[in-house]
Amino acid sequence: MRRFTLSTLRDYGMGKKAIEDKISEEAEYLVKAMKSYGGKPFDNLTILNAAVANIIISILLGHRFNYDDPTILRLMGLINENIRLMASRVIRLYNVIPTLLDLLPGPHQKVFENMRQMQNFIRATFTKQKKTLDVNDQRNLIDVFLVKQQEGKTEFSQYFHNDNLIALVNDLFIAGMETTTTTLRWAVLLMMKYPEIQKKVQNEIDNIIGTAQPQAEHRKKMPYTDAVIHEIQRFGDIAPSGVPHETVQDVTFRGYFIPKGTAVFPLMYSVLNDEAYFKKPFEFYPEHFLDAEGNFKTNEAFIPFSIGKRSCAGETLAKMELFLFFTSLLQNFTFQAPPGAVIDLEPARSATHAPKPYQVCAIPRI
Ligand code: HEM
Repeated sequence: MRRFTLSTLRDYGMGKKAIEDKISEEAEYLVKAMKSYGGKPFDNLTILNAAVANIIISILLGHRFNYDDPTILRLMGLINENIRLMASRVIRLYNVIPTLLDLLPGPHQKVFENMRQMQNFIRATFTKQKKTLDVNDQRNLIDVFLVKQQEGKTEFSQYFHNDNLIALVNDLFIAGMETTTTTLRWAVLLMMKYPEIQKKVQNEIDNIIGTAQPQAEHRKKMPYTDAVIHEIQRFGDIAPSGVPHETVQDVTFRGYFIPKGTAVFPLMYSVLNDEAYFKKPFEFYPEHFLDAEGNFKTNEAFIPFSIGKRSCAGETLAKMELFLFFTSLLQNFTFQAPPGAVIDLEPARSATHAPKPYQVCAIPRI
């Protein structure tokens, strides 16, 4: 499934001009939506969420939704509620002893109910798509999967069945939406908190991009902006305990014996805040990624997408989204806290390391 996912994401534009154009077009919708607030305070969660969701939706379903479309609002609502509920004590307990809580009411039942609704939406979508499926005109990832399924090769039947299609679309939807949205929410909050850093990014945008549409190729001429985006990801640390894995055989690692079947949590938090690699790990300090001459400097401890064979499948897409959305936003707006508001960098209680809900004023620049 991972190989299929990576190659289909690439076929539908990941890392290429096709998806770059999609993101640029979406950034224009996002800027327009932010302008509609006329500099007044608003919570950016829904529109950032919808803009980011539309990119993965374009690959999965082949279209976009308006930000007030009831379908996208419902799907985002289901996912966001689950991400919030997953951090609750009852769910943590459920993960340890599911049989005890299986029959009892509680937030875990709501999580399952939300998942069922998401799955029903995906099932209804591909059932409808099947009716107009054309092998010679595969419109999106679901079509590619359905074509493989209909080829009926024995080696495919083990993987290309409906349950896997539902799981794959569901996972890509969640992984493709929540992570990038949360990073962009940190980005806006951190720019509000550090106006002098925001100004430096805007100066670089003005010098290199001007009023043109930001493009991926601008990034290599923009070391400061690149460093700020890296630092947002490092400081934001949106998946501090990574994604759980399981050992498929007995392993001895640095003298520790880990038996087959053990759940392993790769603590990204410890790497992204390692003092041996980052001079001021608990501060927002873009210089972590700049050398003395102001050139962009990589850092091997920068691993927000994790590493290894199961590292993030959407890394290239996410990096392009972060650069194009971030530069489009700072090209068009200066972000400020509403008068009298305190900017709180303490995270919310959530399954990802996300900011608490906040209000922002997007003051138009051009
Ligand atoms: C800022 C944005 C993102 C961050 C920080 C991020 C981070 C991660 C992390 C830490 C993992 C776990 C890797 C591991 O277990 O070793 C992961 C897995 C994954 N991500 Fe992302 N991700 C981002 C965006 C995306 C996007 C846009 C997509 C959509 C295509 C995506 C798709 C996936 C998938 C499919 C996996 C599972 C890979 C596997 O198990 O083989 N991610 N991501």
